[in-house]
Amino acid sequence: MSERLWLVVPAAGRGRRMGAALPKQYLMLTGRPVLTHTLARLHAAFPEARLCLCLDPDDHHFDPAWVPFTDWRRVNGGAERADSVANALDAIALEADAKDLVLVHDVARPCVTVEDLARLYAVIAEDPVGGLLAAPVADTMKRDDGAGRVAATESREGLWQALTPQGFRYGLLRRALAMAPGCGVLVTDEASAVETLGMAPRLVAGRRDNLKITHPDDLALAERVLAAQVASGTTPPAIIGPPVERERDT
Ligand SMILES: Nc1ccn([C@@H]2O[C@H](COP(=O)(O)OP(=O)(O)OP(=O)(O)O)[C@@H](O)[C@H]2O)c(=O)n1
Ligand SMILES: C[C@](O)(CO)[C@H](O)COP(=O)(O)O
Repeated sequence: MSERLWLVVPAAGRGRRMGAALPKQYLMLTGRPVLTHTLARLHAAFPEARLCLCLDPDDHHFDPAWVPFTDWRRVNGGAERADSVANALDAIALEADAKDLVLVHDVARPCVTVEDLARLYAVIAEDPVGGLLAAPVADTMKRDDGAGRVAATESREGLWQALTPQGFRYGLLRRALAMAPGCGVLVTDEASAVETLGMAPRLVAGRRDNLKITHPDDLALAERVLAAQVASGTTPPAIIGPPVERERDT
């Protein structure tokens, strides 16, 4: 690869919807913290990449021994996900070139496969805008009336669920994240920031089992996904790895 690859992993969320005692990235999934699964998969796909891990400045659950990358740095997270990602881009400003590729992946998506990661990379490395993993919406969409009843059935034609990673050139993404707040748009992913510049990110069909652990039920679902991926040969057991000891918060 001619340009460098940076991985940004926003992991500064509090997991409010999960409602657990620990932020969800530290909850155990097949005997390992969620964060270790996510980093292991990114490392298996991109062992030479440089990693920026966005963590809450007061995070005392994190253990640096969990990071498999040789070139990595800890960056303070911000108030929102987009602020955490912007902080990471600011932190590497002196090292990154505008043309370098940046892949942003939620720590809360530990089931992403190496195959999807490699496919997304191959597409966005050649794309003038960049893009994201996404899945076509499969269900009928209802809009509620605010009182628990259906106000309308919305067309799902052309609708996709945004997943991560989302990948763009460093210069473009930094500019987009800096400009987006002024556009009055809710920026919940990198693509929506790039869209505010009038650009159309590429949709790259990804696996539906790349779920985001958000609610309590999702943890058990993710365990089943990991087991199914191993059973089907999609993910070698070595990537799942053995259980790890967690000393800092026990
Ligand atoms: N200020 C924030 C908020 C979120 N994230 C990260 O962004 C990803 C997606 O966010 P989400 O699923 O909403 O995670 P939480 O913010 O932890 O969850 P909740 O909204 O339920 O509190 C997660 O990897 C989360 O750690 C972050 O780095 N910085
Ligand atoms: C970026 C994202 O994973 C795309 O689906 C998602 O938007 C992040 O989660 P949030 O709940 O919107 O913060």
